[in-house]
Amino acid sequence: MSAALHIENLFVRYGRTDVVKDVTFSVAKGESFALVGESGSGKSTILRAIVGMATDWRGTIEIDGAARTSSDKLAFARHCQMVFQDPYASLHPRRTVDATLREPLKIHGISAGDAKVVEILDAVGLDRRFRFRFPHQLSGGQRQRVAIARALMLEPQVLLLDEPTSALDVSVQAEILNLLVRLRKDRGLTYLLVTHSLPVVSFLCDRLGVLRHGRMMEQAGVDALQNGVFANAYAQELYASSLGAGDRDRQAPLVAAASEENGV
Ligand SMILES: Nc1ncnc2c1ncn2[C@@H]1O[C@H](COP(=O)(O)OP(=O)(O)OP(=O)(O)O)[C@@H](O)[C@H]1O
Repeated sequence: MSAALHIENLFVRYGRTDVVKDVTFSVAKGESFALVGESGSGKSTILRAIVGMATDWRGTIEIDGAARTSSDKLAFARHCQMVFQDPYASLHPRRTVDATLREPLKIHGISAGDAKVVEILDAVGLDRRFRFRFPHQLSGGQRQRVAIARALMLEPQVLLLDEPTSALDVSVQAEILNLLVRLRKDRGLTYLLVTHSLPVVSFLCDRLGVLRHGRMMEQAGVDALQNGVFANAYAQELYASSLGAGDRDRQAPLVAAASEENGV
């Protein structure tokens, strides 16, 4: 399988400090890969470099074999879109759902037909009556559906998901996880997910990479989470501490609910 996303020897800096150091990994087409690691380890910075929000980077970033340069933000956006943690902050408060969904098309000079907006609303399970509402007239889960819909408008192959469920009420998290599973399957999407929740990784991903202080410590299949066996001592420690913190127990109901709904 060829790589949808290939990152090689990536360094990203803020000011004079490299916060991502020599990171290399690939995500195959249709695969879902998680970046995990303690707070400040550089997970979100990697996503930000990929979409062009962190501009001081060196190394290789390729989508579907095409290398990213600092000047091709627009072309790159057609293939790769990001969904942020907090849909309330990421949606423009004075834009209706309809205007929000049309905006990426407008930016890319694509004439925005009603049919596309309606198709994407249906795809994310958002009733058409919400189309002319503003973000404050939607629930948290509905807002995150809008954010996902916006990311899909340009029909990208790769979605970067930065803690896509952690700002949501627990009861809504399972719904959004189910939606992400379904969209990946229906649209053949590739996911790169940042999360602190190992149960979410188990549910949504095929493989994971463990970051510490900006460096990739280990890459493993999600079976390592089921078996609890990692080659790297830090990865093992992170896994053990997530159990100690009750991560598994706390998240178990949401993942069980999500699993049930998907019949997995
Ligand atoms: N805009 C910025 N300017 C300067 N430093 C930044 C900026 N954004 C992040 N950093 C620093 O870069 C490092 C990596 O941050 P990053 O947000 O990528 O970590 P993370 O692993 O995603 O953390 P978390 O899990 O808490 O979201 C941190 O030390 C952070 O303080």
